[in-house]
Amino acid sequence: MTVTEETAPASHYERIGGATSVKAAVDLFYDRVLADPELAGYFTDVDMPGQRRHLALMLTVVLGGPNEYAGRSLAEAHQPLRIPVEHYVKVGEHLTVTLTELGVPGDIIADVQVVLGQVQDQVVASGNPASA
Ligand code: HEM
Repeated sequence: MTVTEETAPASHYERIGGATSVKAAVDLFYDRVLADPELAGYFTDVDMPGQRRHLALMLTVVLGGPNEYAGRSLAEAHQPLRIPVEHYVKVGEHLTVTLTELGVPGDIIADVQVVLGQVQDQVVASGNPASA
């Protein structure tokens, strides 16, 4: 049997309610990230729709949703920002808290954390020029 959209198992993205739920999560996640004084600075030069777009794309990617993203690679977008692992972890925590508050099932949250681990090397700054 051919695997089609009907026979393939639902992605986490579909299980939590697709684009509408991602939008709700983005609003909460956005508030949390920007209220965090250690993280808000990364976004001051990014336009407001750009910030929401960033968070929506991020959530869709980590939830296994449709990959409609045609922008720069994660490494290209983030390596110039010199993001330390501590800040990466904080963003991940804000995401976990947001999903928990929205009642997202624990198995989905566990998988989100796996994906966060998989893309960490692309987002977090490689090397440590500050101490070089
Ligand atoms: C799983 C983790 C992450 C994913 C999947 C992700 C995804 C993305 C995507 C798709 C873009 C758009 C790139 C473009 O438009 O070319 C972007 C940009 C950006 N991300 Fe992330 N991101 C992640 C983590 C982070 C973290 C931890 C921070 C900061 C602490 C961050 C800050 C930014 C900023 C400031 C931009 C805008 C860069 C610019 O316009 O030059 N991201 N991210």
